[in-house]
Amino acid sequence: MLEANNIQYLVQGRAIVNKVSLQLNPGQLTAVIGPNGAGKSSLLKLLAGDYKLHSGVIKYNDRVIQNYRPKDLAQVRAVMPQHSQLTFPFKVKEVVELGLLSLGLKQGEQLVREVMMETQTWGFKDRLYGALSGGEKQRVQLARVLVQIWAESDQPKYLLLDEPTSSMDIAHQHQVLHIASKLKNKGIAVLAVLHDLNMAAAYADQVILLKEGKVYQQGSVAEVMASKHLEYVFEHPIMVRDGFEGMPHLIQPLPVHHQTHSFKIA
Ligand SMILES: Nc1ncnc2c1ncn2[C@@H]1O[C@H](COP(=O)(O)OP(=O)(O)OP(=O)(O)O)[C@@H](O)[C@H]1O
Repeated sequence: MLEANNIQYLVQGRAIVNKVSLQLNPGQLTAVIGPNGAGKSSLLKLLAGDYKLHSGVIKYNDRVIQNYRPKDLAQVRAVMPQHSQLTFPFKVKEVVELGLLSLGLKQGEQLVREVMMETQTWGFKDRLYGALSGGEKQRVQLARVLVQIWAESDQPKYLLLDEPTSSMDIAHQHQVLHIASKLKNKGIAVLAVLHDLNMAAAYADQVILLKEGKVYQQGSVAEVMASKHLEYVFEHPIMVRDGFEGMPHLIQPLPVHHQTHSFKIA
């Protein structure tokens, strides 16, 4: 289990992540949602170990994150950041192979091929990464981080994704979240920062709704993605309906002129 207890991250005295506690369980997909600036990416970076905690504790599989060497942490958790810069003219397959380096491996042809097939990137493996579309690049980056945690293991692993589908068409958005769902069967816990509320509703087992660095609501889709919670946090009219045949809710943000009431809780 990944466990965060009362974690805080301060910038110039301001709590960007404010006493957040959460658990990521193997076989679960957790969506982190919330408005711009709510602290979603900062929370993910704290969990990844990229930001230094001001206070609180993060444990991966009962071991405090500071006690992991970088190479050991890389075997337990993989991180796909919002933006990945590459200045060298790498080919697509070479970018995916970078995932092997973080494991200290020099070769892994079969592994690389498997994740590239899964992410539908094998078909353009010899193209230059820099020439790909935004959505194609995201799939390549996903393949790169999947390499890290793809192999079977006796310890739970974690995949942290920061807006992994932001540049993707609808089919590829679903494909990525479908891949993330399949990882659950491998005993991997997935955390994804998502802006698309419908995608979060469709795939998440647990939803964390952030507002101003704090957890406003945390729980199942049905518990968290209620109109009153979403409207309050996003300060925007949002209609929530039951979906088709047991499908999760349909979240319908309404145009601003439909706003009929204030979203501040009295
Ligand atoms: N290193 C930093 N220095 C100063 N301010 C920062 C730093 N990192 C984050 N912030 C601020 O903290 C707040 C939360 O940022 P964060 O990127 O975590 O939000 P977010 O919820 O991921 O937003 P978005 O949806 O726009 O990606 C923002 O107000 C941001 O400007």
